[in-house]
Amino acid sequence: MRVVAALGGNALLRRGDKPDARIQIANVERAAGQLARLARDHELVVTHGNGPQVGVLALESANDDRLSEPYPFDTLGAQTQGMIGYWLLQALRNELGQREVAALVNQTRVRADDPAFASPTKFVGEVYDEATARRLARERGWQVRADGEHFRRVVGSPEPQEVVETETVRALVDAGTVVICAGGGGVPVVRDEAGRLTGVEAVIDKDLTASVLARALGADALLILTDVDGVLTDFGTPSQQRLSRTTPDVLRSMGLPAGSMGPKVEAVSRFVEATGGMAAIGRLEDATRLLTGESGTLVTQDGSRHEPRAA
Ligand SMILES: Nc1ncnc2c1ncn2[C@@H]1O[C@H](COP(=O)(O)OP(=O)(O)O)[C@@H](O)[C@H]1O
Ligand SMILES: NC(=O)OP(=O)(O)O
Repeated sequence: MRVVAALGGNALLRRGDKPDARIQIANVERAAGQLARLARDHELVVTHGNGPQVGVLALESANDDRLSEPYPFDTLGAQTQGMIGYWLLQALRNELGQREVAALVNQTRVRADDPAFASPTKFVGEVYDEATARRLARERGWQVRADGEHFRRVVGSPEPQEVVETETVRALVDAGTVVICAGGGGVPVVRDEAGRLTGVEAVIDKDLTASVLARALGADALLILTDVDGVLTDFGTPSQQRLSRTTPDVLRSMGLPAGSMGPKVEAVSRFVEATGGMAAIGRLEDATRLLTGESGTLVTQDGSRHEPRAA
């Protein structure tokens, strides 16, 4: 099978952890162990989040007195692709031995008139208490929003239209290479009438980009690997329960939050509707079991178990 797996930013840097490289590398090594199990049996493309990491780099850049202005978010996004891509590349090579692995810096085209630029929803960086978040917003011109019981900075997150380097990714996967790409949803760019690309200030949702890429590559399965068991009904209450098998319609009717589970549900729904393939949301630790429906939330057109096409 051809599998596109999206690795959550929180799997690399857990809420409340210090963003030290050492801590993130240990998390990446754990993730690579699970991803390698997928790669041994399947063609694999890995995308990864960058919300916590791009926020750290943005803060560092804003605090650097030598700069006349902070680095823009497209440049910061490319930095996170290099950093996280390098960690994953090394960890996956260490797991997989002779198998070729590549990490790409890549661009994702968005629309310049996307309304998301005016209404930021994408959480970046660390969590703050409300008073600190509001002070930072005043001092630095940030927008902040509640993220569970904490507050975090938010930036615009336009819809991914296409991964600019899709054909490069396809050539590598066709050749048997494990490809790490579309990190942080891809570096956001717009294309002008002459066809030239320019970066824009945004952070794209990596789950939505993974869905766009999975469709373009003709993937059989899209896996969203995160820190919860799957999509939970009555989330956050004592009666919460995992949906084990479901459909795009049921997921969409749940009205899940824009900054977390909402884009995951939209990403899997679009993939399943467009391809008739299967998608799943669940824990990174359960990556291989998500494909068989033994763990997580399996999403198919009719909510039944999906028999993948033979390779
Ligand atoms: N109905 C729900 N079921 C499961 N998780 C939910 C639900 N609603 C919100 N969430 C939140 O979504 C989070 C996963 O989204 P996110 O933090 O963006 O993950 P990642 O960084 O792994 O991509 C969970 O940790 C959980 O707090
Ligand atoms: N860019 C992105 O979607 O990052 P997270 O997964 O960390 O939110």
